[in-house]
Amino acid sequence: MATKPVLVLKVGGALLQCEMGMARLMTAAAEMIAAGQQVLLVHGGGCLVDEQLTANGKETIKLDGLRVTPEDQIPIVVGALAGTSNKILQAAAAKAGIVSVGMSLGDGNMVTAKIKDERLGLVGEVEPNDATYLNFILNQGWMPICSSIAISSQGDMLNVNADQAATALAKLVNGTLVLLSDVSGVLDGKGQLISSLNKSEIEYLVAQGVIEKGMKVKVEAALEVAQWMGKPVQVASWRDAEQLKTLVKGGSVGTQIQP
Ligand SMILES: Nc1ncnc2c1ncn2[C@@H]1O[C@H](COP(=O)(O)OP(=O)(O)O)[C@@H](O)[C@H]1O
Ligand SMILES: CC(=O)N[C@@H](CCC(=O)OP(=O)(O)O)C(=O)O
Repeated sequence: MATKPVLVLKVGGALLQCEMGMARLMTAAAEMIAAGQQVLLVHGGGCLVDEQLTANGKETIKLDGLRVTPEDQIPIVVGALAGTSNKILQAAAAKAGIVSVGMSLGDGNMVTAKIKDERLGLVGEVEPNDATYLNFILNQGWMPICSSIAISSQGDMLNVNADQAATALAKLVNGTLVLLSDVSGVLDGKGQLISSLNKSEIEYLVAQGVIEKGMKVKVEAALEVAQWMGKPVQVASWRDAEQLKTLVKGGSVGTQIQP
């Protein structure tokens, strides 16, 4: 059994369109796994979903950073996230010598899922449930790669925001959560990186409209986990190879969201 907490890395969809970014991330992950660190990768794929919806003549509507997902869009969303995005990452992992297991939130009883808000359609809210399946995979030295498609007990396929998916899985394994995006962290009104944020500072910046859309969802997900675990959660960039190296050494990168 590993003694260090599982590292839960969440990557946003923009990574999937950057070969170099994926290669660097997977190399860093391979180094960590070789050193005995268990790594769980949770991914989004919002931009792939956008592309597939457009190609199929569908409209994209977001409310507060979350995609309104009508029933006729769910097959496309599931295909883009649990299919294409998940397999692109598995292919990149294989190239770096990582043995991965591709999965979705709907697998192995990991989470419970329900519809979040009727106005959003088939958008899910998930809670951690059973870690048996994940721990089995992690204990083999394999890397789970999990998409944010969940399945409710009513049998609905649900689209879950990937930062919220990572929140549930980080809680499930009591892991260290790092949310990697295409920006260096949370930026202030002048575009400068903010190194640390607490709850009241986040509320202020959200009220000012400085933190909005996808970053609002991300920072709120990070705060929830930071408070639940009683330790900071990092919001950083997968673009910066130096940040990944610092991360491998256990250092702090990007913006620290304080409990
Ligand atoms: N204060 C902020 N700092 C950084 N990014 C912000 C901020 N407010 C809004 N954003 C937007 O949030 C995006 C990151 O969220 P999102 O697109 O959901 O990322 P990902 O797909 O990686 O999860 C940034 O690319 C930026 O456009
Ligand atoms: C409900 C909801 O908004 N789901 C997201 C799931 C993918 C995601 O979160 O992707 P990123 O991490 O790339 O943003 C979506 O459909 O875009």
